[in-house]
Amino acid sequence: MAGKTLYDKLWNAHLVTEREDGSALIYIDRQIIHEVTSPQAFEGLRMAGRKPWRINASVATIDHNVPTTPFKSAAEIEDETSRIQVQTLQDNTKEFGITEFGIGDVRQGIVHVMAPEQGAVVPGMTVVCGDSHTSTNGALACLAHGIGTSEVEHVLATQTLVAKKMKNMRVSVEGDLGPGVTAKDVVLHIIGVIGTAGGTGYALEFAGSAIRGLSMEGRMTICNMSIEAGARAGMVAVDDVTIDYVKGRPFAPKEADWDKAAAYWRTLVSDADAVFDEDITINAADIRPQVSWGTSPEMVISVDANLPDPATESDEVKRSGMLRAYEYMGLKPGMPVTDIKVDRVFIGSCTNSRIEDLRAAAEVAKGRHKADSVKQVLVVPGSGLVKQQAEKEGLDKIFVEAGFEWREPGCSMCLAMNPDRLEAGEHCASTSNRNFEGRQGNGGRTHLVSPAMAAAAAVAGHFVDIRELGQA
Ligand SMILES: CC(C)[C@H](C(=O)O)[C@@H](O)C(=O)O
Ligand code: SF4
Repeated sequence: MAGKTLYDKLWNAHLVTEREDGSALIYIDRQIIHEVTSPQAFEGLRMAGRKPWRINASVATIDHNVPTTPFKSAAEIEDETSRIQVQTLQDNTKEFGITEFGIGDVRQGIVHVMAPEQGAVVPGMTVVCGDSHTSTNGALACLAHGIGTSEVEHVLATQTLVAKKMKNMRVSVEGDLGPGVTAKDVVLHIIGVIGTAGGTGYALEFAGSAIRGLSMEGRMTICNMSIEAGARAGMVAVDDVTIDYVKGRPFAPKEADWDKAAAYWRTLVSDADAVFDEDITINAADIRPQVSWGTSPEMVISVDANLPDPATESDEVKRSGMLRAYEYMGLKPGMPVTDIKVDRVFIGSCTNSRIEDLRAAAEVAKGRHKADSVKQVLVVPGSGLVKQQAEKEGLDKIFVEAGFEWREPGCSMCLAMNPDRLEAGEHCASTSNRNFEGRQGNGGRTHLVSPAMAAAAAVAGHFVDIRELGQA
């Protein structure tokens, strides 16, 4: 019998029952909750007179709707829907006894930053959240994916989920990453190669020496964008980096439990003879710093290239998509990426708001200043703890001296659900994960990049090849 993939192992360890039609019930170890996709789930529980089946399995925080300027209570949030959602989560978690890192709590932050940071997610878990970027947690060798609001209610009530086994796909990135090439560039490059539907129906495992060479933060950036590659879940096998990251975190196992857990976690790797339904290898040396130019994450290109010509695209659907993207983005085929001017810069989101991301941006910002033509540069830490750490290292001062704004944690300008938005027609160098029309505000034009590339664009006023940036 062929060996098992990491995904097979995680699936088998949580399978409660499976029917002949392939539908199955799996046990869920951890549910993470935010204010946008949980109100109806709690309401459903209330209407049915149910209680959460295992209260300690859930942990909640607020992120999408929160302003990134200081505030002390939900009542201060101007937008009505946002205010109600933040208040409702507070009321629901109180009523049902669920832990929430709420307003003023240093642990509050973007769900996918907060959970690993707290050790609320550890290897081997099944993890769900009413949010598509739950895949981020797969970096810890978890089966982690987004679910819908009715499923949030189902998990609260039963701690199980109706699921169907996905196929296995491995993406190996082999070799050394070049200078200036980060995890974000790796994942954008992968999406450029396999497309936004490339991973549809698969659980992705990211493997290879370049992935093993990444920190946990970098692995999270990669798994975060699995969903942009079409896959609901992405994961990385356990190694020393994983175990070292988890050790000592508040929710992580302690003492004798730790030893037992760590020994089990070490088995969470794909067997050498495991067979993947799809297995692709990417040469790390081929990856250059990336910039998305269009309205889909697969419309991405190296910073030193010129924008692609739709006339050379043989697929008609793709060609018309490109033409529409050019029109929306106000760009012309053939122009150098470095000629694209930016109006605003956003450094944050669950893709790139961890400490390492902020360090990378600060390294570029240090001793430099944003270009006058750039209206705003937002730096938004992923959690209160990331913010605290960054301030301890003096990164906030570097940003402020560079004319960047240092904000409070939240999803911020990743999506237009809070006061941080683009205005129509503005180009934004953004470290987030989605660039569809209107994502960052009506008519806004998003370019997905790494934190260092975003900071460099802020300084120059247009995209620049980070590899060519001299000393400040
Ligand atoms: C609001 C939420 C449901 C949504 C998601 O699921 O991804 C959001 O986080 C996003 O990034 O678009
Ligand atoms: S930071 Fe962006 S992608 Fe991540 S959860 Fe928030 S809105 Fe979604």
